[in-house]
Amino acid sequence: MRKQKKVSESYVIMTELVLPNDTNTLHNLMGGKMMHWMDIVSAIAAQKHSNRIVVTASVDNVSFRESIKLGNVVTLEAKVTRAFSSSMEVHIVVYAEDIPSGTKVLSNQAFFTFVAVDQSGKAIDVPEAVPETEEEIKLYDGALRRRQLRLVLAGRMKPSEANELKSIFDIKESAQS
Ligand SMILES: CCCCCCCCCCCCCCCC(=O)SCCNC(=O)CCNC(=O)[C@H](O)C(C)(C)COP(=O)(O)OP(=O)(O)OC[C@H]1O[C@@H](n2cnc3c(N)ncnc32)[C@H](O)[C@@H]1OP(=O)(O)O
Repeated sequence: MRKQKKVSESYVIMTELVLPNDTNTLHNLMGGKMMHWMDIVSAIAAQKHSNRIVVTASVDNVSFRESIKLGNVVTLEAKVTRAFSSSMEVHIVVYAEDIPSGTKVLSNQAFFTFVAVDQSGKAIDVPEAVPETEEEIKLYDGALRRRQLRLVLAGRMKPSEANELKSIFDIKESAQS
């Protein structure tokens, strides 16, 4: 039987301080720097789940809701939502905190996909991820739909094979023809 691990075992929290070198000319955190931190924190979560070397396979939509200022403390939380064969979807939540004013806001959320590989870079199976909390179960349930969407967009799955997506839009086979 395939090994199982709890989703919570992959949980990682990373804290960064926005320094002058991380900012643009408006003294706001640069998007690329944020994506770098997101890549690192989510790769560590995927590694904790798989105990393997992992590579970033894809990054879903990342939107920047509010700018993050110089001097803010940025907290990134990541955990695996679901594991497939060799790939793992990781959910990342980013908070920006202004310590002097005592404000903390949710800044970004994203899903990254990692693939566990062996020393030669070949994809290798990972344990199943077992969700426990209500939130973990919700993320787990949505993961198949998000996987199909990203595989269709990457040209790795035919839209006609994406059954979970079809069920959302309630596309009937007869209506397609
Ligand atoms: C132990 C604890 C220690 C912790 C402490 C260490 C901390 C240390 C931190 C290090 C933090 C740095 C980590 C940075 C990580 C990089 O930034 S890595 C650099 C950027 N990424 C790359 O270079 C990856 C390049 N791509 C590849 O190598 C190959 O395309 C891949 C991703 C391995 C897939 O290979 P392939 O031959 O196409 O394999 P294939 O069997 O067809 O597919 C394998 C899986 O990939 C999935 N896949 C392929 N393409 C996609 C896609 N576009 N979207 C989604 N899934 C895809 C497939 O669906 C399949 O999933 P499963 O069905 O098996 O679940």
